[in-house]
Amino acid sequence: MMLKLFIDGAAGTTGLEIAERMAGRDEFRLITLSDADRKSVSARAAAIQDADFVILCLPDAAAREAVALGEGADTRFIDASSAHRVADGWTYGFAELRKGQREAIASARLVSNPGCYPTGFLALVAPLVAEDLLPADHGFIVNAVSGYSGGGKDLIQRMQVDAPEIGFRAYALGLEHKHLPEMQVHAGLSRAPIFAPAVVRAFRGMLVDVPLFLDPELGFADARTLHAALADHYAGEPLVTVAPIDAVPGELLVSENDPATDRLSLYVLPSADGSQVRLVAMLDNLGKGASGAAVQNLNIMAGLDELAGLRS
Ligand SMILES: NC(=O)C1=CN([C@@H]2O[C@H](COP(=O)(O)OP(=O)(O)OC[C@H]3O[C@@H](n4cnc5c(N)ncnc54)[C@H](OP(=O)(O)O)[C@@H]3O)[C@@H](O)[C@H]2O)C=CC1
Ligand SMILES: CC(=O)N[C@@H](CCC(=O)OP(=O)(O)O)C(=O)O
Repeated sequence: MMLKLFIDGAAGTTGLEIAERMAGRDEFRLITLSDADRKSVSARAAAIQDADFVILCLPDAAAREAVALGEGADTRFIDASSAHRVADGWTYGFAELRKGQREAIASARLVSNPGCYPTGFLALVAPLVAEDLLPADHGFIVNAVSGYSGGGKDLIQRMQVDAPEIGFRAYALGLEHKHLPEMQVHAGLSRAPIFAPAVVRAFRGMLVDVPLFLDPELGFADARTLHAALADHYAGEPLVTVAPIDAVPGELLVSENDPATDRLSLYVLPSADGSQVRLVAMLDNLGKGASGAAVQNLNIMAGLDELAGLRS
């Protein structure tokens, strides 16, 4: 049976990359709206009611509206926005994060995609907190850089056209960011991290860097134990790689025209004396950080090959 898929927000950055990954997928028939209709509430409502699956690639308010437009139908949703990431009734769409999560996604009607930065942070920290190898009451600091496509059409326009002189943009300087609740809740932390994100002059790509002092008296395990736990947690996961601890790279690069990838690479980078470590995640904000994750969740929910359409 062919499944009907509607991408609400299909003309946006995340929506377009999802459509690229769905090209040639004959298990699905894409419901499309004309440019004149793509923001029409009645046209969207009809598409949502008709679809088996809807992927929301919209601002938060429009994503909430879309879910309401599906009321009464059996339509299953994957929301790429941050509207439902800690909301009751929604399943967090990060299959690798904990045991049983993949199965929960498979049977859920409402799945929220993780944010791009939280994907990196949670991949590193959540399994280690869950195993009591990092203290849940620690004040984590998260330094991160993102390609500018992370800010959608508006930031792409600014970086490519309006302000091509910008090379590096630190932001969220008021220490507030919509990803903080998600990082805190899904890592099981007693307080929100300090989050210091920035944008660099590259279309896609992302580094999320969590530096730590490894004080055993404060509940921190040593770097080799942290690395072994992450390697064990992600063993057999096709999209997540934990780099060997003894092969520390000299540098990690985000380049202007990196190709798309749906992979997530994790690094445990200890100091020579073992007293400090940097936990670093490298991903594509539009890959495992958005569109790739949405397609992975769709595949899981539809009971199909989880990696179909993904970029390795
Ligand atoms: N870009 C990224 O790396 C990531 C994005 N996300 C999330 O995904 C969502 C989409 O982001 P992104 O693709 O970057 O954003 P874009 O701004 O590139 O795309 C959003 C699209 O939604 C359309 N839109 C806005 N309001 C409505 C509405 N009421 N009805 C129908 N369509 C509407 C916009 O129309 P128009 O073209 O006219 O502006 C645009 O095409 C956001 O919630 C974002 O936070 C999540 C993870 C990563
Ligand atoms: C570079 C940039 O602006 N990034 C966005 C986050 C992109 C993303 O992850 O979208 P969600 O917020 O839906 O998760 C930001 O910091 O707001």
